[in-house]
Amino acid sequence: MEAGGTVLQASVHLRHIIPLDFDSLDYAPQSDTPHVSGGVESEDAEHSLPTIDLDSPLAEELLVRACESWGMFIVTNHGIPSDVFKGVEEDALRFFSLPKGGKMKALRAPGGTVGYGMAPLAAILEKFLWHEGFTMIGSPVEQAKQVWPRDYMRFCVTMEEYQKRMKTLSEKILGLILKNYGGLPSFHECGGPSGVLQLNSYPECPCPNEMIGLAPHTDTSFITIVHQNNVSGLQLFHEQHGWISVAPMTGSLVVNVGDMLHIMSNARFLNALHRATVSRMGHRLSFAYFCGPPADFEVSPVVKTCCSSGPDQEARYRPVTKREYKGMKNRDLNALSLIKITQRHESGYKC
Ligand SMILES: C=C1C[C@]23C[C@@]1(O)CC[C@H]2[C@@]12CCC[C@@](C)(C(=O)O1)[C@H]2[C@@H]3C(=O)O
Ligand SMILES: O=C(O)CCC(=O)C(=O)O
Ligand SMILES: [Fe+2]
Repeated sequence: MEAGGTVLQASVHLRHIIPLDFDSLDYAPQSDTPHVSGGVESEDAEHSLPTIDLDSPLAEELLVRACESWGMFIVTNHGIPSDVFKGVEEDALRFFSLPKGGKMKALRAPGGTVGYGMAPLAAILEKFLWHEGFTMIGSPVEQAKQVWPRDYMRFCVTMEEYQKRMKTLSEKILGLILKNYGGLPSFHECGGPSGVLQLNSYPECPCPNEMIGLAPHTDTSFITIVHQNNVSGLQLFHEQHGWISVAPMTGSLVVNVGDMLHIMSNARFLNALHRATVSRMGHRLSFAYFCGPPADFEVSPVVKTCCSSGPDQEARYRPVTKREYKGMKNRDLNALSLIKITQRHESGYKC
């Protein structure tokens, strides 16, 4: 009985990990949230998403303002040469173009983080995502060896180099955003910020209006840095503008605020609600680098300690570690509501 239960549980988990068979045209499973619903695209608003030159003396001020009013922005002059992106695109495509059986050799284990599979959020949606991903933390050597037993090093070198670049860039951007909060937290004995790289692939879709690549979500990170190939799909939800498209722009990167920075800023910075739509016009690739706190570092709202009281002097969320928060989010995408402080807390969480 117990063994049967375990088998059943494992197959239920695998259903949410194994991506669709994109080449099979026998079926057109609907996604949970077709992209045509839930808002209109605004051409004007697309141009309003702030573009910030990281070399500008105004960068710090503009970054803070963008975090407050958009939760997402575009950065230029980030210092990463275009051939680095070209290299990752080539190797990502080399992987995603393999027959399904080849990719399955790198399948993410149930409950695991790294490897090939549908985005983890699929586990709490009823229907499928038109998405496949490859997640890595540092070297992907274990998975690459399974996929290319004789030629695994090239993929590893490319991905490790990209993560190094993203780590430096994300810490620079986060350091600027948090300057007013005393800079990047030291994370005590927990080590530095944690980095996760997610390669996203959205193959050409025969029925793009029926499917979604990634359903609306916020990221758990402090910040996420996204590179997109030349196929559009990323959309941001903005209270005033609805869903707006964030088209790829050569030489620029998209950065969004995640839940951890939203909590730490006591809701001053918006955690961007975003999604990825799919297209009939080409195979879309995106690379998302999630920069977050170490799993066991307690993130708490930084609240100003001054005599006057008011909404900004009261913590809006209770302290939480990323590990605990992700556990909650695996069951409920709206995990923020579970740590929200609804009543005035007498002692407050002040720093
Ligand atoms: C570090 C991570 C963040 C992420 C879960 C993951 O372990 C790797 C994939 C990430 C991603 C990408 C798509 C949306 C998202 C909600 C998901 O299901 O997988 C995020 C996760 C997150 O930010 O919590
Ligand atoms: O594909 C994209 O542009 C978005 C990817 C994303 O939101 C994610 O990986 O969390
Ligand atoms: Fe995301």
